[in-house]
Amino acid sequence: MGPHPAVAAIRLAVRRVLHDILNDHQGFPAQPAGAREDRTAERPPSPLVLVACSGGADSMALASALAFEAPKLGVRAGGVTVDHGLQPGSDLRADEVVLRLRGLGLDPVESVAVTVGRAGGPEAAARDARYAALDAAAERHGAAAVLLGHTRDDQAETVLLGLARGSGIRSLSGMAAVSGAGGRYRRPFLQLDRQTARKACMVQSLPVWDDPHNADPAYTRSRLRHEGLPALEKALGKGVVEALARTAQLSRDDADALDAWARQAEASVRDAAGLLECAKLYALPPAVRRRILRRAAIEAGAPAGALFARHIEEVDRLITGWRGQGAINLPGKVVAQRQGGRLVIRQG
Ligand SMILES: Nc1ncnc2c1ncn2[C@@H]1O[C@H](COP(=O)(O)OP(=O)(O)OP(=O)(O)O)[C@@H](O)[C@H]1O
Repeated sequence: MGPHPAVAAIRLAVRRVLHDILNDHQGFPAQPAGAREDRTAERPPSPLVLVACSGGADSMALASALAFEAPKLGVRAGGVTVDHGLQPGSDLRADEVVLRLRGLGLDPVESVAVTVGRAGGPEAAARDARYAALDAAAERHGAAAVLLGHTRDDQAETVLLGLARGSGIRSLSGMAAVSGAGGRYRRPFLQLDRQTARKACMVQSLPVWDDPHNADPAYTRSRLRHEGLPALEKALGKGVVEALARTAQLSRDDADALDAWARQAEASVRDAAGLLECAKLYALPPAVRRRILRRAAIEAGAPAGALFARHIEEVDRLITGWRGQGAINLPGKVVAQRQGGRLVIRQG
């Protein structure tokens, strides 16, 4: 008898990603089980893949699937859990997660304690600290990839958060299946629903830890998870999560295409001195033009995170609604002004 369908689903998702990782790292050809003994000294060492595990159902399911699939492909599998130090006893919980990961056969496994700052709010600060710790762990161990347990439900939440921000299709495109330095982060469960991950843990008798933050209404994502999405499903039907996740993929493809178009168009709208020519910018589709303006503002020193759609709209009006208006102040002390048919964006 084969494994439970939920277990088969999580294993398949991880197997596909391991194949991608092996393909991307040409020096690491897939090796069938048993072939490792024949390895000669010149052969590259088998790659290490780490799972980032909170001890929650999604990442425990991920860890179990990695532990099962990795040896079959000649991949070493390890794990990292990050102790954010935000609740009393979080260090003990992290130790517990380490034991559970070792129990699955992962090696190396470590717990990393971080100090969470305040920048950008509690969720963003915890995320920044976590990714910094995961990056450092990946470097330290020379890992080929780090797996994250984000599911289709997480993706749907991310799309809704982007929609509420209202800053274009890039923010609707959610999380990428591959991201980070050199494509380090992989999200094998982006097409899988949270219920499947939870079920897979249950049928494998894997204990899971439910992060109290996930149910804390003080957090935007938690409100969305427990109130927003259920209300949407009630009003619009069960397919909402799947549709939002599909929207993310389609938006990502569109945003990538427009970014590429803007990069190509940029050269053609600059004069010999490298200044942006207003008439040529005017002729471009707004989506392409605004991307060029945004890139120019960032190049001049405006911090990307502080540059909002309304800033770019104002700069755009120097092109499309020109009536002799003065210079526009942007974040990072960057100033945009129109001079003799040219758009000058510089710090000063
Ligand atoms: N403390 C942590 N240590 C290591 N990795 C983490 C930690 N917290 C989150 N992650 C990674 O980020 C992913 C997304 O975490 P997040 O808390 O946003 O979602 P989640 O749905 O609660 O996931 P999980 O059920 O695995 O906790 C996790 O699946 C895991 O891979």
